[in-house]
Amino acid sequence: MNVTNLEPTLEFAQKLDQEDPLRHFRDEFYLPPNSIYMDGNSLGLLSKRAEKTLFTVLQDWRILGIDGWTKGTHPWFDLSEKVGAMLAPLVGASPEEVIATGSTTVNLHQLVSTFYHPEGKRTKILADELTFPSDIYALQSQLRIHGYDPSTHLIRVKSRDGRFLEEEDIISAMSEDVALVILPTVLYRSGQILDIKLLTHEAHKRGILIGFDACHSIGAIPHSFSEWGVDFAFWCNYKYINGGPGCVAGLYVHRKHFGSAPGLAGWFGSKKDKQFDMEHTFSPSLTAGAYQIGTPHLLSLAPLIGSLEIFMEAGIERIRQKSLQLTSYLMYLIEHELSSFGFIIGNPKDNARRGGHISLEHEEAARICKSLKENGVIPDFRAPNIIRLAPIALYTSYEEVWNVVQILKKIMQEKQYKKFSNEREVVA
Ligand SMILES: Cc1ncc(COP(=O)(O)O)c(C=O)c1O
Ligand SMILES: Nc1c(O)cccc1C(=O)C[C@H](N)C(=O)O
Repeated sequence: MNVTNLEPTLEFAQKLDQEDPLRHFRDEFYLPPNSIYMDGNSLGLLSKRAEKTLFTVLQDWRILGIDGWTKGTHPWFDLSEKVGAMLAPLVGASPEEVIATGSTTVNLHQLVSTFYHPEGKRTKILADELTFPSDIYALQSQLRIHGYDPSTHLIRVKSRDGRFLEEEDIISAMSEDVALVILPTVLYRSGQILDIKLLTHEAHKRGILIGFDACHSIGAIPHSFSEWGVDFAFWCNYKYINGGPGCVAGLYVHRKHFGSAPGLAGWFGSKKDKQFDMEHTFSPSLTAGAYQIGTPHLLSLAPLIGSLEIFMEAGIERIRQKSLQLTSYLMYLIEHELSSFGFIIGNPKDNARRGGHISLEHEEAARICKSLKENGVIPDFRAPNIIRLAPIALYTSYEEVWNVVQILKKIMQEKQYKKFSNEREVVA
């Protein structure tokens, strides 16, 4: 798709769909009826393959009982490692550097417990003021466990405009009293991609470890964590990876850190051949598997097998290319059709800096979202004034993108949103 010669017509959108090499993947998913689903950056859709692998684990439980651990269709005992190996190409790491385990926030606690070692002057943690609140809560609690006051020991780099972060401001804050840096790969409101390679290089130049929250980049953009030297990363698998609500998360640790004692130890972090010796001496795995804690949540892990098969077939490069085409097309239609209604596009326009969603700002955003839902479009709202719209490469069509903008235009022309209060819903 050449973004310089787009057209605002339905026929053009349908032509883009006919030419889309990924269009057949849409049939792999259960699409909510009578809806245009634009919230895959919060919760991805169920695929038929994810459903199948979930049923397979259930069936093995029904038929095999305890033998499912070793004789199942996907033997449960090393399934976390096997799914980790399927995730590895999506983060640019070797299989041993990735494990499917925990949840995003639990994995952050594990990684900070393992890699935050305050010593001498170097006692602070550097984050940013736009990061996801759960990360801040985790970092505050970790500092308290070490006896530090988060108000003095958690540094949050400020944004200049409330949307984006500047790498130079983050680097300037990497002072000699910083022990650890935790940043998003992609900002959850604006969808800005940070320069992971540069920030990692600059942190290491200053003797600082750096980890990334990849919730909004995994499955949406390619990564090269191992090549870039990123120390660790953590992410959820229920967004672009379509692993399902509460799906088991992911964790990456660079091989240079293999052997670092896990801060939160549990028996599933053992070497596989030692775990059932039942010794009180812990023998942690020499791979990322060491950072598992307890028995894997197998029924929340199972859908990932099917989901990740789709990613292996589609390829993250083709997914990224279509995602950029979808968001470029959406921005073009917004600018062409909605320019008189007071919207601001709050995400990066530069392809290299834009993740997988569009961040559309409006003072009536909360109730415009309610009106969109009433018209069958599923966005999400993020305070204070953001409508997030995520066209997903694997299952969103260009015609759907065209229809979303037409629906939004009608909502604004008829002021349909005025029937709602401009407050967010419980789960926005
Ligand atoms: C960027 C980011 N970090 C952390 C979280 C929290 O993840 P979880 O609830 O899976 O721990 C989320 C989503 O909820 C998120 O979007
Ligand atoms: N994790 C979520 C949840 O458990 C319930 C509802 C929404 C979510 C989300 O993922 C929100 C998402 N992290 C966001 O970027 O806003």
